[in-house]
Amino acid sequence: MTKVAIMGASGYAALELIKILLRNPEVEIVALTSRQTDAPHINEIHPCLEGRLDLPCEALTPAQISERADFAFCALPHVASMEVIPDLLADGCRVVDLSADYRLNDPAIYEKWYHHVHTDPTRLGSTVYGLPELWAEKIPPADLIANPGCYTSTSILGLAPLLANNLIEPTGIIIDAKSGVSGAGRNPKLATLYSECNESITAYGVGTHRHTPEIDEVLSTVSGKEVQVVFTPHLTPMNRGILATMYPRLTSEVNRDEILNVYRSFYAGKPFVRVIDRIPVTKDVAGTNYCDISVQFSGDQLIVFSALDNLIKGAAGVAVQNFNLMAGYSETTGLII
Ligand SMILES: NC(=O)C1=CN([C@@H]2O[C@H](COP(=O)(O)OP(=O)(O)OC[C@H]3O[C@@H](n4cnc5c(N)ncnc54)[C@H](OP(=O)(O)O)[C@@H]3O)[C@@H](O)[C@H]2O)C=CC1
Ligand SMILES: CC(=O)N[C@@H](CCC(=O)OP(=O)(O)O)C(=O)O
Repeated sequence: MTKVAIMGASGYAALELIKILLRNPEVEIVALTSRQTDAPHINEIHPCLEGRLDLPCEALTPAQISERADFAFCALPHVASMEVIPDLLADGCRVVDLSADYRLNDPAIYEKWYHHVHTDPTRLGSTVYGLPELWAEKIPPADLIANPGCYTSTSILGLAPLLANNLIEPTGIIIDAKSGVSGAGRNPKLATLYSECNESITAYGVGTHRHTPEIDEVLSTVSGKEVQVVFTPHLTPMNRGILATMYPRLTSEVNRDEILNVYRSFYAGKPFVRVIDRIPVTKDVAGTNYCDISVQFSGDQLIVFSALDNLIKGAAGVAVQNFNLMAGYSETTGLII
């Protein structure tokens, strides 16, 4: 049995983690954390878990977590994650961090985009970025995995095959991305009140969204050249799902079938990326760990479409993909949903 703990158990990503991990008979969830001091039962917080998991959500210290668990999923907001992860690792607990705290390479870039000094800077640059479609071989031996952001996974999976094959210019790539409201988490905020976001759509974080440097850094590694994207996220009135519509400039003349073949060969043997002929639809990936990708032309302009479920392939699903690789399970365990 592999014993796992989930931190931030009252959140949306944690609920998806629990549901997926309950599908693996070799995993035992041994600890759930919350800052709530009255240790509510997980069924009180997530009633859909009634009869499926019998655990309280406790305000546990990292030492208490690592006494019980071999692995911890850290489903906390950024900054809160880096406050506990060094202690978990020091106590021998392996960690998948769903927050952004260990994704970037440079503490100065973190500080610029997150407006917070990084308190564990020596781990930046050496922490494995957990996108198994790109770096599966680095994941099994890692003690800490930085799980990617939801918009970033959508965008990176859509653009990586083109950059790896030098088919597009590395700068000026326009990413127009739309997310469901669960992307903002379960903590109440004005912008995500029903009466604010229902029947309405708006861009936000224009030029300032913190996923921009993450997309640039990862795609620069893939490309070997400095990649710069123009990334604009939108909040859309749906519960879950992300669609990224992307406009790169081709470096040479190439037709749609040739491009789709590049994608098929890049993602051959990758169980959770589906290169499809039709335009991706968020409903087709909602509740699954799939990322659907396709391309179209409008005149000479190539347009790439990528869709996934922000809570699954964009968060909990890829986190379990990473955990499966770290713990020696098949990559797809619990994830064919
Ligand atoms: N939602 C999404 O689509 C995605 C989320 N992520 C990332 O995953 C992580 C979890 O996201 P999500 O589940 O949506 O977030 P939620 O806000 O739904 O849940 C996070 C939980 O963490 C706990 N928490 C909040 N603040 C603190 C704090 N300062 N210290 C300790 N615990 C805290 C809260 O539980 P309590 O109040 O009970 O302590 C809260 O329920 C975040 O880092 C997020 O950025 C990544 C990709 C996609
Ligand atoms: C709709 C919405 O608000 N989405 C979130 C992205 C969620 C995510 O992936 O955040 P991390 O990178 O912090 O893990 C946002 O734009 O901030």
